[in-house]
Amino acid sequence: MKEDSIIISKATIDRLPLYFRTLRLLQREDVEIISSEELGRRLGITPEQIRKDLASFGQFGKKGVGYYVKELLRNIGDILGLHCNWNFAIIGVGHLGWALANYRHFSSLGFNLAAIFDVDPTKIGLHINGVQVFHLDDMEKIVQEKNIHIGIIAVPEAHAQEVADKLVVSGIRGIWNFAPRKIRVPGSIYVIDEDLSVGLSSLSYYLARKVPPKQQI
Ligand SMILES: NC(=O)c1ccc[n+]([C@@H]2O[C@H](COP(=O)([O-])OP(=O)(O)OC[C@H]3O[C@@H](n4cnc5c(N)ncnc54)[C@H](O)[C@@H]3O)[C@@H](O)[C@H]2O)c1
Repeated sequence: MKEDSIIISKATIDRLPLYFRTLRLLQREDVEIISSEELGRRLGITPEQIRKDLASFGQFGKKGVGYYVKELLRNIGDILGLHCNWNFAIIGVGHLGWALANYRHFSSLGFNLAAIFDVDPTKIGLHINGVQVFHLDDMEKIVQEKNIHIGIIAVPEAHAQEVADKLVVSGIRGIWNFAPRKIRVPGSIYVIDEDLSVGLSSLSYYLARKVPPKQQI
């Protein structure tokens, strides 16, 4: 794989999980080989784009034959780092945090929910989906003990920065931030902001402007 020597666009990286998800489904359907045309049809992405994306990481598939599903799935999983079995923590176990803690699909991707943090005394000590809720004050100790690399922020907006600061001090390397505000972190920390209202507002745009569905990009 050659991804270390070139810069891969964010758009390409964002498509990799889609390829991964579709290849998993194909594997479940016992499909052994798939062409970029068929993969493209399933994903609504052009075969040229798929070939270009995958070529950024090395040579996959056989000309005139297609991609071996099992092999490509393993390769994309490795590119995504899913074999690392990352431990993650959820901070804030309210409506959103509760739902995320009970979402079983993360573990099938190799992500392990190792701890949950909150400040509400009625929640400390509870076990959700088999995982203990700790007080925020214990974060540094628990993050070290449980080798946690990723923190998911699911606290009210007003507390997001304070939680991010604690995550950084605790040694976390990546943050998935659901609070609707930009958090400030050192340059060495990766942050992905997730704002569910973006999807709904985009849908509103298409509905309000009566854009024909086929013209969506
Ligand atoms: N509910 C949703 O569908 C949804 C969707 C997208 C984004 N969000 C965002 O996610 C965040 C959480 O939303 P919610 O609806 O789950 O809120 P919520 O009020 O139901 O839960 C918040 C939880 O965070 C805890 N908390 C508060 N301050 C804390 C701190 N300093 N440290 C640790 N825990 C703390 C609270 O005790 C509570 O358990 C908000 O920023 C919200 O805007 C929510």
